[in-house]
Amino acid sequence: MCTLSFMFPNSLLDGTCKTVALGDSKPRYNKQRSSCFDPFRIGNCTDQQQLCGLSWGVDKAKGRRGGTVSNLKAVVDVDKRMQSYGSSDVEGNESGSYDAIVIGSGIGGLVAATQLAVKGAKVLVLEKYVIPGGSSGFYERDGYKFDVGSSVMFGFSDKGNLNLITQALAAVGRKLEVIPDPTTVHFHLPNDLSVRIHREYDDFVEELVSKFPHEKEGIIKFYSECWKIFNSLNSLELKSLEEPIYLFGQFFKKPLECLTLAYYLPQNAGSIARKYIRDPGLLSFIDAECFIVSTVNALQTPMINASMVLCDRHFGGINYPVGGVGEIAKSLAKGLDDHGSQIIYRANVTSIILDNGKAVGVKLSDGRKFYAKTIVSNATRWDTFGKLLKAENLPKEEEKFQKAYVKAPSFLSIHMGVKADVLPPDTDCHHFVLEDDWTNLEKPYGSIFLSIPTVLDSSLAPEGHHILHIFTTSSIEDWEGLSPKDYEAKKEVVAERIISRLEKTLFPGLKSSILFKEVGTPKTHRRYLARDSGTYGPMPRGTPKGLLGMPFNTTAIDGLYCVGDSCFPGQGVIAVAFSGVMCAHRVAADLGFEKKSDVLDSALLRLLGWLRTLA
Ligand SMILES: NC(=O)c1ccc[n+]([C@@H]2O[C@H](COP(=O)([O-])OP(=O)(O)OC[C@H]3O[C@@H](n4cnc5c(N)ncnc54)[C@H](O)[C@@H]3O)[C@@H](O)[C@H]2O)c1
Ligand SMILES: CC(C)=CCC/C(C)=C/C=C/C(C)=C/C=C/C(C)=C/C=C/C=C(C)/C=C/C=C(C)/C=C/C=C(\C)CCC=C(C)C
Repeated sequence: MCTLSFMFPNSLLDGTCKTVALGDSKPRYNKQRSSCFDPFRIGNCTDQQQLCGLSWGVDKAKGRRGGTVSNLKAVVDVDKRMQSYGSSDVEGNESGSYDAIVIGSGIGGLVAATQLAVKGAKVLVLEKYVIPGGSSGFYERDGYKFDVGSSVMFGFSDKGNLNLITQALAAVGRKLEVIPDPTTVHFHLPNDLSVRIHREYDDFVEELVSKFPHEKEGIIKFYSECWKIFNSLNSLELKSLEEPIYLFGQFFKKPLECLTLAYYLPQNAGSIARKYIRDPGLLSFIDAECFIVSTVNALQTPMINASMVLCDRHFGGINYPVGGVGEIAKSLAKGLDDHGSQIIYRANVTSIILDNGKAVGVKLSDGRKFYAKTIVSNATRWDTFGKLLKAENLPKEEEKFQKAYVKAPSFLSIHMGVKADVLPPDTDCHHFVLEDDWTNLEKPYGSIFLSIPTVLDSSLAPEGHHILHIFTTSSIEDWEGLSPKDYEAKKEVVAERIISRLEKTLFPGLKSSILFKEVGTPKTHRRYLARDSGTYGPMPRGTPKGLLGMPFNTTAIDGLYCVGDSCFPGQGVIAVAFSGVMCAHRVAADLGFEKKSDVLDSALLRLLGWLRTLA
């Protein structure tokens, strides 16, 4: 019997529709288990029926009454668990009593929703999945608790203005205990270049200079320029750049800082690095620094975004929440509930309802309809304007966005439980591996990301074990058109290659230490995160003008706003948290919860529209 924790069909895996016996709760670690989840094998588990593990149990238990005792127990447990995240079931509301409906409970959606709720708005969040968090969610298996996505948390310190995750939680009266990470990432790069990004800035610079002594001045100048931008950002109160009273107020209070940011808005990190640095190896290192936060090289990474992450890791540091990344979304969801708003899970929005061109409500796959004064979509812009609204009516602004930005590839993810003694003492939590050829940096399966969160929080795995989350870029096209058998076989082959590379570079004996392994592909991301092609987010088609072309939260559709990584400033948990703050501020102003000026609004929106044409 298997020991799956039933209520979390693996967010990154392929539609696990398995009978599980919850009674068999003792994990077994004495033999390697490699589960292959097969989305095709499951007869009644289609893409429409997104939450297959759960809906399968629910159908059986509630509908056909054919469920086993364990199914029934699982359903009860799921419902209890959902209540503890602040969920409740409501019928559709034809009357439109909500101020805002938020489609999706990723960090972007949750921050927008909670910020609105604390301003007094009545918010309804509709989430397709069974728990909150989207790509910042979690799942449990055999005593291991895995983060669905990244475990590197920026913006989670107790100082400054850029600790947006801490602030979002505090806004709803929540605080999480965090564990400081002494090393953001340990890079293992071509030509045996090994660099640790120490928490202390001086230690990092000293290490980098020791590898490139002839570039000491260039290193100091490049990173100092990043600090200039970071300090400007950190001095502002962060709200909607689409709201003129706030924006002009900031220019009045902090003119120098705002002008600094305006100056860097259209610039990219790679061209600034080239002002100071000549060594191609060092420039490639800066490419890798940018790649891990933008999935593109430094020449395509906006300088403001690069500065934000290259400095925050030393200013507030990287901090990991005790109990895993999923705790952030759980706490926000609970906070939302405490403030009189609500989340409905298993609520798959299939369309946005328009009335005379204005967004007024949403329709769910089960036929329910909900109405509100404003609609906020945390689905990607490709999903929002290609699926929730008719693709053939794509507004001009969205056409422009899609011309300038493409969907970044997705990931192949391997979640593993291993024997602890395979890791050398003092192993760092996060690693980035690109063995011997810089030209592979951006290629599919070229670079390997590895997080071992149990290095920081051992409670995430049974004693004597570690969690490894390995991921590498991969495109959906690579996984389509395969028979179920070939799909499974390919997952095993590709995962085997990646694990072998890690065994060779980092951890001899890794393969034989594996006790648990699950592999997710871009199809898994598409299925469970409801992201078109499983995309990680937008990336520029060519060389962007920094952040100038990124759309903000308002859209061409009256009453419809977007939030998340296909909005300014882009990919990343901290970035989508900022997008949530901006979005809530703009929506609150439009709803009358914040000051607004119609005249200034239209002037600013025109100016911003014009600025985007320059991108
Ligand atoms: N993939 C990763 O490895 C990973 C991990 C952690 C964080 N991140 C970061 O998080 C960012 C994304 O955060 P985000 O807040 O923009 O989005 P998200 O993808 O994390 O969350 C979106 C949420 O909306 C829900 N949703 C989408 N369409 C829906 C619909 N039609 N009906 C109901 N619910 C729907 C999804 O189920 C999901 O929970 C990424 O850019 C990335 O930087 C990524
Ligand atoms: C005219 C106008 C409009 C204006 C004027 C001027 C001004 C005032 C301006 C302003 C601006 C601002 C405020 C801005 C802001 C910005 C921000 C905040 C940004 C942020 C960003 C962030 C980011 C990008 C982040 C990202 C991150 C990420 C992605 C991460 C990731 C991670 C991972 C993947 C992990 C790795 C791992 C390993 C290695 C293992």
